[in-house]
Amino acid sequence: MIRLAANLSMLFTEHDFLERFAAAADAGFSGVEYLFPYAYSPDTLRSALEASGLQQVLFNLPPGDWEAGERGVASLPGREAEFRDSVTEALRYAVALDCPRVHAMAGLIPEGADESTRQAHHATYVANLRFAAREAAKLGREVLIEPINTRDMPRYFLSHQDQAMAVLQEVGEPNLRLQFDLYHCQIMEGDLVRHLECQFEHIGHIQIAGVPERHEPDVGEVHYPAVFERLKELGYVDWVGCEYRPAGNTRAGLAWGRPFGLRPE
Ligand SMILES: O=C(O)[C@@H](O)C(=O)CO
Ligand SMILES: [Mg+2]
Repeated sequence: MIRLAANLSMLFTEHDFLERFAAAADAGFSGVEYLFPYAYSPDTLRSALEASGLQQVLFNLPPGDWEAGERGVASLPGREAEFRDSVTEALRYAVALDCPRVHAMAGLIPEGADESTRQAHHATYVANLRFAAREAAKLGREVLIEPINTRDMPRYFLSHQDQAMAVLQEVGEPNLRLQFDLYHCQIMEGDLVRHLECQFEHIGHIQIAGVPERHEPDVGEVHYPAVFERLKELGYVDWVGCEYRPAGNTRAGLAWGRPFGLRPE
């Protein structure tokens, strides 16, 4: 049986951030993920997890200057020292929050990047990810990479599943795994079930949302019951992150999750 994690960067935004933990637990979630923990101390977040009985299942490395539009630094030539510091900081939180995996965002390529610029990003990405995976392995953690659609995030360096598979293979560290976000894959490539099958052994985390509006998974063009059925047949028993923007009230929109124990009311 899959386990559902509430993405607290998107769900329960009716509440202040620290109150979202209790709201998620009350609605039947057993885990949480969110973009970044760094605005709070590990102690504060650990208290919120303990009080609500939730597991922390994922968060991202520091992404560079998010407010200025940066979306990770893992593939950015010249930012290697910052990347290494971000690995150290993320792993400090991962240990404190007992979180088994962290996501390293790739970053953006320059407008009109030519082939040699792309190759420089690729080489930096591979070297940085190898470093991150080896550091994470010392602490028993995984590092994830996630192809993101270039409509929502133009110029994001990692946008296709094949590209992610090639990077995983080249880095060659067993704890570097795929964050398979079905929303992004549907927008860029479709063919969700075949992608899941082909990449199954490399998947470290799954995220879902309706397409194209990124609302609840029962709104839009993806028939998630079929996807969940195939995941069950494949033997997926790990976390699925609910990373969508509720069309209305978060709790009222949870009817799709009743088979997994979510409580809309
Ligand atoms: O899909 C997403 O947007 C997230 O999983 C993420 O980490 C980057 O925004
Ligand atoms: Mg995602």
